[in-house]
Amino acid sequence: MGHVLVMGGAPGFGGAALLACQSAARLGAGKVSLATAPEHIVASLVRCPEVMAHGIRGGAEAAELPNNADVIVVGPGLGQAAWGQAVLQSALQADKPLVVDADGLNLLARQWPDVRRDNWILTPHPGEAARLLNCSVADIQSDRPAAAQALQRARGGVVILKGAGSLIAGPTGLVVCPYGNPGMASGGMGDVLSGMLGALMAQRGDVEFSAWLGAMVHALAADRAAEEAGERGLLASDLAFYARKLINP
Ligand SMILES: NC(=O)C1=CN([C@@H]2O[C@H](COP(=O)(O)OP(=O)(O)OC[C@H]3O[C@@H](n4cnc5c(N)ncnc54)[C@H](OP(=O)(O)O)[C@@H]3O)[C@@H](O)[C@H]2O)[C@@H](O)CC1
Ligand SMILES: Nc1ncnc2c1ncn2[C@@H]1O[C@H](COP(=O)(O)OP(=O)(O)O)[C@@H](O)[C@H]1O
Repeated sequence: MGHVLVMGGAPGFGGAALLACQSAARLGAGKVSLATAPEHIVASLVRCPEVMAHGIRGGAEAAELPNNADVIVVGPGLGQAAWGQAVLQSALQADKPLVVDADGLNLLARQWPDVRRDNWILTPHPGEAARLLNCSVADIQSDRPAAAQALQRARGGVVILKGAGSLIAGPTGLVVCPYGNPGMASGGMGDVLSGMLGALMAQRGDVEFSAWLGAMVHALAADRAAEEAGERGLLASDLAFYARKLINP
């Protein structure tokens, strides 16, 4: 149910956006579209033909796609160059619920310092949170609850401050995710979370509940995967199977 549009995958980072698409599809999004650099289209279709992949050369092409989506996930592999800026601008202009991750957050910090929304989930790791709050990573880590709540107050919506014991800060308060393991420190794990959040928002609508549920399912799926085959060598794409089982009890 629901149509998720993933916007990302600058040259060299195509995998990040595709991981987000696959996890959105596995978490029950009825339709998943991908707006990515044209060079990633063939690989995307081979890997995941269920996803409708659109090659985007620049801002004008990116502007049309958000109209058909229920939720936009922007940031995985976005890069911070002109292409990524134009794509993020299109996502922000559309009046749609958003998940902003990775370079989407870095660009928000750099170029949209005052934008706040109620209908978005921001998913910073400590490095991205430090950029958004204009402080050091040590500052963030020394009081993670305060950092998550400060970011939520400044930017609105819901903030998931990732890491061991991810924190979900929303309008009604702060929740700690008790799941997850060190095997998750591998490339693409955050991209998978952003796709899951997009799918849950497209189905549930409620921003805070989707953030809470997505963070829990993501981390618990990683725990189930690690129980079966160990933490070392855990891949981001391994999570989809376990996450799907968790949401189909
Ligand atoms: N297959 C693909 O296509 C993949 C593509 N990907 C895409 O690549 C893009 C760039 O992502 P990235 O990981 O290269 O840069 P980013 O995370 O901004 O790090 C920059 C600096 O931040 C810091 N930092 C990082 N993590 C931290 C932490 N937990 N806690 C504290 N600090 C932390 C760290 O600083 P350091 O620790 O080195 O001092 C680092 O040097 C992005 O769009 C992403 O989606 C990836 O998802 C992988 C799979
Ligand atoms: N030691 C850990 N315990 C629990 N979760 C972790 C741990 N290390 C990483 N994670 C989780 O893995 C994910 C990593 O995301 P991120 O830092 O954005 O990486 P990437 O950019 O490679 O996708 C986050 O959801 C984070 O909470």
